[in-house]
Amino acid sequence: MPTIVPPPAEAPVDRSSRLTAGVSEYSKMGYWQPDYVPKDSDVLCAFRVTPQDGVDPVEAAAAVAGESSTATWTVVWTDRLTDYPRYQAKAYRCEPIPGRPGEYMAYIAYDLDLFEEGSIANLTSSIIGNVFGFKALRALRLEDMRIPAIYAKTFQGPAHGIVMERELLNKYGRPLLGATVKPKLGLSARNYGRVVYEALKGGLDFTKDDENINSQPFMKWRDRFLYCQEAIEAGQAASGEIKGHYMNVTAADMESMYERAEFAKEIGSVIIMIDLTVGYTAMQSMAKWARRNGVILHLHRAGHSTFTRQKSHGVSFRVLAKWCRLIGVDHIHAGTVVGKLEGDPATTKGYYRTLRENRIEADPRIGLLFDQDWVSLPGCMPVASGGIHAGQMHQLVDLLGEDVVLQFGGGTIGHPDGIAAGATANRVALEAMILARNEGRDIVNEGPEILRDAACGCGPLARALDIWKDISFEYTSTDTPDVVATPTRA
Ligand SMILES: O=C(COP(=O)(O)O)[C@H](O)[C@H](O)COP(=O)(O)O
Ligand SMILES: [Mg+2]
Repeated sequence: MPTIVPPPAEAPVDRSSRLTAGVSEYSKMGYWQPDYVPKDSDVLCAFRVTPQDGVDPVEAAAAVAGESSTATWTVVWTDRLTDYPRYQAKAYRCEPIPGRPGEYMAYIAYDLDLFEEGSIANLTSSIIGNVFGFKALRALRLEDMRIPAIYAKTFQGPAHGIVMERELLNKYGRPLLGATVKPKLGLSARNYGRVVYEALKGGLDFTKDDENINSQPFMKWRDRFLYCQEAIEAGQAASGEIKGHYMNVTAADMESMYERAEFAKEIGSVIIMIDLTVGYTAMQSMAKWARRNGVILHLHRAGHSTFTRQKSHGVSFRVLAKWCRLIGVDHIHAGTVVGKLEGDPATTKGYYRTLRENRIEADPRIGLLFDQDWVSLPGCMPVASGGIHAGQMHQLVDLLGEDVVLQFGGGTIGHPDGIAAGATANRVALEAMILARNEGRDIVNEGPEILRDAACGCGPLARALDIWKDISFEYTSTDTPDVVATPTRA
């Protein structure tokens, strides 16, 4: 094999500047191009960059572009064996973020050829690969991403999507209702099935395994699935409606996940569930399985807050939501605003829009920094879960709309008159609110009155309103949109 040798130097090299270690060289290597006009096919990213003291923000932006594409810390002569001007990511804009001293929004464009078609593992290994550990930065956060239409088309997208899910369930015109079985851990399979039956019979559409229910000594997965399916069938017979339980097939390896999913399908389950902790590739495999097998796929975003929640470092959930829509899950937890978990109203609105709509315009007021065209990839059903109850129904319908699953775990199973009563309270509250909305009433202001009126004919709702009336979670959000200009529209 011939030996590759470096080409002769074309001109005397200023070694003092080219080989100075550290971040100051990336902009000179071509990773800062303020005149660059992004192409329609480019992947675009907006990064919140917090440089270390003394590091120029433009150099920091260029370093992020470099380390997330082709560069290393010094010039390598092998660049000249490649079409590197094309493969280099280009930081094309870098601006201070108002009200956030020391933080800058850096916009970076990546040529599509840097990414393998249809692979979130590959995309993320570039964009968030090693760059988040870069010493010259104090913190780094991926705030938003524009997935070019041509690249989106290389992904399957949601196995069924919102429209098809409603057709499979034959349920229209209102949010779907669910409940996470509680306590999270410790119930035997038969008792677990009893909870599912009560909740479905009482009026919910779905029940759900919690994120950490897999196959523990107190309840093995096969036993749980069988008792849940028995409960589903009894709940369907009692109500005349299609019902489901998200059977969590999360396991240590793909073989076990496929085995559990196949079994769930074989016994008649319409939906299965996975946790984010299984990883992107496993999620994509399960999305393909779900489409092949006609089973709806629910994703619990277990673990996401470890990297999505802090404003200055990590990956925004709006980006994770985009990845998950490409990956192809049908459901994804996306926040409640009013419940027990993080969720600023404006930021959450941006997530919901990202998941449900087909063409989305940039709107920094809700955290969306780029236009996004999903080119008819099916919509992904957002799931609102975490500390919600019937007394908040007007707020939930107003904030989250119709294409959403509202999940009340404690808010069903904690009802003093029992699980079926908890489910009935939620169903009656929802239907009363949808009716009022359809009649043109102002549900935000009249909501409490609408609920009180509905409770006159529904004892379980009256009890729910009474017991949970003072429960709310008023804390400052950690993740709110920034006042930044809309970047060049795609
Ligand atoms: O168990 C619950 C909710 O239980 P409950 O209804 O009893 O509060 C879910 O795991 C979280 O809501 C997930 O959070 P998120 O949806 O934000 O990912
Ligand atoms: Mg949970």
